[in-house]
Amino acid sequence: MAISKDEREREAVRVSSVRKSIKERIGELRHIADERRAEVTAIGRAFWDDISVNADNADDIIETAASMAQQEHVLMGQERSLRVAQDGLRKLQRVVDSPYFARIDFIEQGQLEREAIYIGLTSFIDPHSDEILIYDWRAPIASLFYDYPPGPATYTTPEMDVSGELLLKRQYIIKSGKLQDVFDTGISIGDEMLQQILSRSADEKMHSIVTTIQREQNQIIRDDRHKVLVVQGAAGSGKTSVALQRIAYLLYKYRTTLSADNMILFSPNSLFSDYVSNVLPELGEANMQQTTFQDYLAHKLSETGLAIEDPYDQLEFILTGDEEDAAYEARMQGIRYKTSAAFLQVIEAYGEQLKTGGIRFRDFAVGKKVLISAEQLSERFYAKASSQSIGDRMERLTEWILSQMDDIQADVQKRFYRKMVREPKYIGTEQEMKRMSKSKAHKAVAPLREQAASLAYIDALGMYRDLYAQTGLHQALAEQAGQSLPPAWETIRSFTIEALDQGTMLYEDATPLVYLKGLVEGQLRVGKIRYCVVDEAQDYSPFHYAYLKKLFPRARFTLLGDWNQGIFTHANANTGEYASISELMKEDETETIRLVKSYRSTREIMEFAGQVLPEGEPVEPFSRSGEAPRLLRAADETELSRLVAEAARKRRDGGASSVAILCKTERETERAHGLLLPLLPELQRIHKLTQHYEAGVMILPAYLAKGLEFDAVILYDAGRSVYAQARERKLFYTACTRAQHHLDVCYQGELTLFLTGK
Ligand SMILES: Nc1ncnc2c1ncn2[C@@H]1O[C@H](COP(=O)(O)OP(=O)(O)OP(=O)(O)O)[C@@H](O)[C@H]1O
Repeated sequence: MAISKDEREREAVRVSSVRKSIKERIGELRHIADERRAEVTAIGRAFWDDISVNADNADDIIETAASMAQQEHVLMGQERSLRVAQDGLRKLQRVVDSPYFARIDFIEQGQLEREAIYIGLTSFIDPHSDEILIYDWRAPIASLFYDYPPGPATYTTPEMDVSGELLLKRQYIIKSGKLQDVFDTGISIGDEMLQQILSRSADEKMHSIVTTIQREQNQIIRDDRHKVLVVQGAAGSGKTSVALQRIAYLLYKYRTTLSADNMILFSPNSLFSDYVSNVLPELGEANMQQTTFQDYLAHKLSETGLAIEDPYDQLEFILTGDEEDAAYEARMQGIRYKTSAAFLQVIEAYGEQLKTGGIRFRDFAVGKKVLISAEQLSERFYAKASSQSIGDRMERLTEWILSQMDDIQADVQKRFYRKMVREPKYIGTEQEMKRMSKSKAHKAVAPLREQAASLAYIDALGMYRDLYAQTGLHQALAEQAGQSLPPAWETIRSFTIEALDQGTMLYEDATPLVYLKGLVEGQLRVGKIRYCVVDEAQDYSPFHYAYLKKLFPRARFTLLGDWNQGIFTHANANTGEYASISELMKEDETETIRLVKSYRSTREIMEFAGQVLPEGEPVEPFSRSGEAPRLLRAADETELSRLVAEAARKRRDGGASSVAILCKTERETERAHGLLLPLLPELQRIHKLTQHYEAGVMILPAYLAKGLEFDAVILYDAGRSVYAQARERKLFYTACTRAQHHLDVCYQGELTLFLTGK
């Protein structure tokens, strides 16, 4: 809705005046920061001068200590105030050219005056008048902007609900300190603004969406009632965006008690981590810890020395295998079983059984010399009442081993001392030789202490192997847990043992092993994490969730995923498992929210992709129109490369800044890259270890493009023989939905049945 010329003029004047106040404040803060910095440097320099160090007399020592403590106190105070000034400065510098993006006029029930609330990235109070010139988008009252059209409205503060009437909703585009556009919005937040933002070119980094957060997204961002929040959101519905704005919101709301260190985000790969790395800094917050589940497992299993299979290698196996092959079928059964809740129950039963026997210990040894044998450790461990938890008993055992190390150290020290006395090269007083032999003995025994403290004497890997190698053990545990084993169990058993004996670990074995390790070591928890956010949640198995819950027992979880994009086997096998997530998490306070509106792709692309999954989760495209996806047929491979290269050039020359050629597998990517490179010399190849990509034309397997988006997507070969199995539908769907503006589907021979429907 356009606004009058006078009103626009008034708004432009306000922009200038707020900007002027911010600039003044920046000047003041700069001055304060300079002063504080000078004081900190001066105090630091004078620190030692002002302190009289006299260590001869007890009174002097006390006085010196007191004077040091006082100086330190002053220094810390000045440093704190320097930090506050610098923080304030940074925040204002970031917003000075675009101080706010919205305004709402609200009249509270029972009040006579309407209040104009201006909303921006950070709040700003005029220090002279104390007037709030800008509210932070995360302030309670700002939620009115995202949640309501003009009319009756309510917002929630920590103390109460405040009701009233929303009289106006206005949006601004302010650039370089000048008001460029202003318009009033009605029902939802600026379709107009959203259209503008979404029609922009996708660059290689994701951006914040604060100016156009939609109501249903805001509900997720601000939810802090539920311990587990599950979001099923269509492709491009803003799950990742919402996850990041939510983190910023929580950091603001709980700013005195919560920091970025208390949060962890699990992302699908490092490329994705890089892709989203700008959003929180754009919002003025520090990035939280980001990791991939694979990295987490590798870190936990580092001391086993095993080479853990990469999840993408597992996927490559799944996608390139032959369904008729019995070995392939057995591995698939194995993957499904080992990622299931059934196997989790078996491991839990195993944990119970280990309370009374079966824990494998390793000899505690230096080289070949056994200091404490595995039998001794086992005897000591099981001598304690089985009512005590395994963790508690392990702790006692570690303490005992450490006390044995004290005895060993005393012995080693004596031997060092005797050697020194005997050997003429050591000259010194008796006291000096004692001190030296003590320090040498301490150093010699330190690695042993470390071994004990890191519980290296427990053989978790051996116990995991027992689950497959010990006749009847697995069957008995499964029976006890009321679970049945997969039909190809014998084959699964033998290839699992074979892999372990070769020093490798299949990806599906890694989480169960880490879980078992945690059960016997009693050290599963990572205490400081209070919020755990999992993106692409559909690719995690029930086993993964049980593990995360054990790992972060006190954390609140936000799980965001799309069952339509489940590309790993366990997800394919168990579509729609949200109900079981809450069961696994053992939390009553679980809320599931669905996001059906999709913002990334044009209506034409979403409708095209929708044919691939006729029975999938519902998706409603945001009304943005574009060119219909093109189907480009080639008779053979040479023609296919030519078509793909032509399409890439067309998109690039047409202004697309990111163009992705998506293949099905790494194997296909490698071949296609070789064929395309002479035709497209600028082509970037992206593989699983790539950490960062530049805008331009790139080629990668579709599964690595998860979570990312590109201006234009070209499917390398959507031929009938390439995308043929039912399990590949979701991958194909994921590939199509990476496109923002253009989708070209190239294929050789006949088109995949996913699109022809026959
Ligand atoms: N409220 C919004 N305002 C502006 N842009 C939005 C909004 N919501 C989502 N978008 C944009 O839509 C695109 C898709 O968002 P995002 O990647 O967060 O979706 P997703 O649900 O995680 O997608 P997928 O599951 O397909 O990876 C991004 O470009 C994002 O900036």
